[in-house]
Amino acid sequence: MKTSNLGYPRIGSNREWKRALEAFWKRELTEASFLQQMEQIRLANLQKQKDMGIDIIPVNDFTLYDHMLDMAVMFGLVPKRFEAAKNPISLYFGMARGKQEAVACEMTKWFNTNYHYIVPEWEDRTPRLVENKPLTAYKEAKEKLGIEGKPVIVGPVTFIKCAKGYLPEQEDTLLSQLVPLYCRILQELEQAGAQWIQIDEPIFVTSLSEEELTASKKIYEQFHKASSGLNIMLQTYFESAEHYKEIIQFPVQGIGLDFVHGEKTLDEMRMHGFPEDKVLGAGILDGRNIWRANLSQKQELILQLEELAASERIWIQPSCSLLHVPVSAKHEHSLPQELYNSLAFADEKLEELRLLSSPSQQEAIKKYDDALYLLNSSPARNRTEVLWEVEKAQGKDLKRNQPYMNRKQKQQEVWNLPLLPTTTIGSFPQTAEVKQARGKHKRGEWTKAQYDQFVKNQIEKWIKIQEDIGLDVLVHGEFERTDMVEFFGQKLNGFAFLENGWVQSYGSRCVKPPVIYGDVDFSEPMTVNESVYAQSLTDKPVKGMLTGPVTILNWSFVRDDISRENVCYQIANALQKEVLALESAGITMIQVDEPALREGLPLKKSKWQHYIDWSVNCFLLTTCAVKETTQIHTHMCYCDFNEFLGVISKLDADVISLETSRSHGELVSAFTWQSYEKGIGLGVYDIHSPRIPEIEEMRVMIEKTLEVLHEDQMWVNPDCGLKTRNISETIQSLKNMTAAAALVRKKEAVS
Ligand SMILES: Nc1nc2c(c(=O)[nH]1)N[C@@H](CNc1ccc(C(=O)N[C@@H](CCC(=O)N[C@@H](CCC(=O)N[C@@H](CCC(=O)O)C(=O)O)C(=O)O)C(=O)O)cc1)CN2
Ligand code: MET
Ligand SMILES: [Zn+2]
Repeated sequence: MKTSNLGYPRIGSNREWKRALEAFWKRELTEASFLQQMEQIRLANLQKQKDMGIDIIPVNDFTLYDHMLDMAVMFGLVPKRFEAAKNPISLYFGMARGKQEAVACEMTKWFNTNYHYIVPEWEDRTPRLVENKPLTAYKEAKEKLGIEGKPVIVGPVTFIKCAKGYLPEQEDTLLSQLVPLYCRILQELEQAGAQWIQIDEPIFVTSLSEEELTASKKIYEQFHKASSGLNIMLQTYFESAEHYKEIIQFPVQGIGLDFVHGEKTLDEMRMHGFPEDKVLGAGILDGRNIWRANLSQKQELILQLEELAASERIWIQPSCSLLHVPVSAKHEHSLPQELYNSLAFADEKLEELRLLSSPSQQEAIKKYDDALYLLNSSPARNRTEVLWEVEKAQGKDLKRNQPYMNRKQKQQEVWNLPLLPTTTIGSFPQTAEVKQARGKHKRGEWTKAQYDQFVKNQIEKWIKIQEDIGLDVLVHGEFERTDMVEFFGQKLNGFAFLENGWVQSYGSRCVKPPVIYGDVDFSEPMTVNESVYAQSLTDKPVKGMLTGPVTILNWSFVRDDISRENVCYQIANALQKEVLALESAGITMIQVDEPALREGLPLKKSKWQHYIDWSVNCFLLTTCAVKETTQIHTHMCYCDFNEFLGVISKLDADVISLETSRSHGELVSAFTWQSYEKGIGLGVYDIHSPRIPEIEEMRVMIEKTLEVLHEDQMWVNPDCGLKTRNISETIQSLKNMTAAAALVRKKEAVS
């Protein structure tokens, strides 16, 4: 048996990667020293895996921003609007982050994760091989560290399915253009002496048509013909392979399967066998979560696998790239006692692989199994009063006391909003000053009172700014929050938080997902003070602002001893108390964000309905107990909503804001074939880019939307929160946005 890894976190154990990138963008680092720092991080990551004794080490999993963007650039798929870029680096980051003269490429969720990739755009061009990046990475590891690496690339079927800018009927042509380029990559690797390549095809865990499957097999036959000396590990993850029987017959030398998130994987293998001549990449450790595995159970699993495949042809590995977990648990020093020996981040998972693959490790294995036993018997996990309360709450009729149309009228009487009301999504710039203030409070240099006063000053400043800009519905700005999920985790019971548990979310941006380890319940109001304070400063409505239950669930590391559905109901039950606390404090416009609701949708269609049922119910449990005059808002971003409007409607929120600007036309066209009656704001500008949108382009966007939506259901807002932008970008962009709304309003009033 061998140990293998599918990908290692890029960010470095102290987020060195993030810091280097951001310093470079701010021109505090020259290109040469930036690239040198990146090389150092890349090599250190590889050396670490070598030192940990991993047999098969991935290379080319590292990137300067995103691995899908790397693939697009490698194939010369550069949208025309970026062609003027002066050098390859500014072209690359231009595509990722946008330029004043060109909007950034779209960014979207990588399957069902909180990682976002840059969507390749085809634009009628013929791909070409600009640089064999896997080869460069292979040679670097070999020459500099003596590592015989396994280059990783995204496979052609997944790459095309995750790209845009072509018609469905063009897919075959595009594939036939791409395949020869992949073949060249493989041949050059073979010539350089590479033994293995890992070709990631997570798309194979979703349903493909029979034709697509046949076409996929043909592609792999061509790969085999082109480079018969290079071994291909065809890697699937995040679920069981949908077409197991067919895929194991592909002419490749190894098949990588997910035994953690693919509940059916082992059964499929038992039923259909596993080819004797292939290597089994057995993904047995959870690459998406941070709990130590029950190693004796994993030993049993390995024994079962050895009955189905020869031991020397098994690689044990994480279920997916370790990109989705933090680097190392050894930096955590303030956890509840029962968590200390039960956490496994990337490094600990590699250590688990070593324990499982070497003989006579029973003592260490017992130590960790005992820790898991201790965790499961912790009082925090066994709070019967929480279980009873949640059961009771779930049993109630989860719906608003009046239908939408009645609410709408009554709410308009209360708020008297103008046509096309303008608002923002919640957060304002988390400037260095804001982060430093939190740092001072955390280190004890500032008292709580000093910090609270700082937050109040920020709120006051931004209420004034919003009034000056002329926005109709204001927000307090979320200055008290590190992150929209971490913040609630810190205030609810049942959560633990990490000091250094950073995971990349997109580009240089990282999150520190809280850890849900116990039963969740409400302890005290979490957002009331700030909202009430903000409302006291203005006559305009200020929206209360909280994160919804499904998003808290999906962006946390969740205990795996009870179902996610159960945990979500616990969170929803706790959040309902917050909503009611806001309402009784006089905050009667309340936004409950659910940006991760769509991302949590299972990859397999057969599981959708169940997920939709409970996630919608959890949102309703959180929001439905308010009066008819209380206006519930929600917000979603980073995904394709075209097929999701039915679900969105079931949430029964009075107003929803959706991110759309990077793919505006596509969403707008979705409203031509399905109807949506409630309040809705389609984001009119991209907030991920430092670029300031022009009045005119937003005016056009609003008018386009008016072709498919009714003027008195429409709101005007940016795509998402503004925490990643700086102050002047934010003010200038919002001024332009309100000016654009005013122009359209004027025109509507005349017509
Ligand atoms: N959980 C989550 N997922 C999400 C989103 C989200 O908002 N949250 N949004 C979408 C996009 N993803 C995003 C993810 C992260 C960020 C983001 O801005 N992250 C920040 C970190 C936010 C944070 O927790 N900040 C802390 C820590 C800040 C920090 O780095 N402090 C300084 C120290 C400052 C000092 O003490 O002087 C340091 O460590 O260097 C704080 O504000 O307190 C970043 O990477 O920069 C934005 C969007 C989808 N998924
Ligand atoms: N209210 C949140 C914000 O503005 C919503 C963000 S969704 C990722 O930051
Ligand atoms: Zn958002």
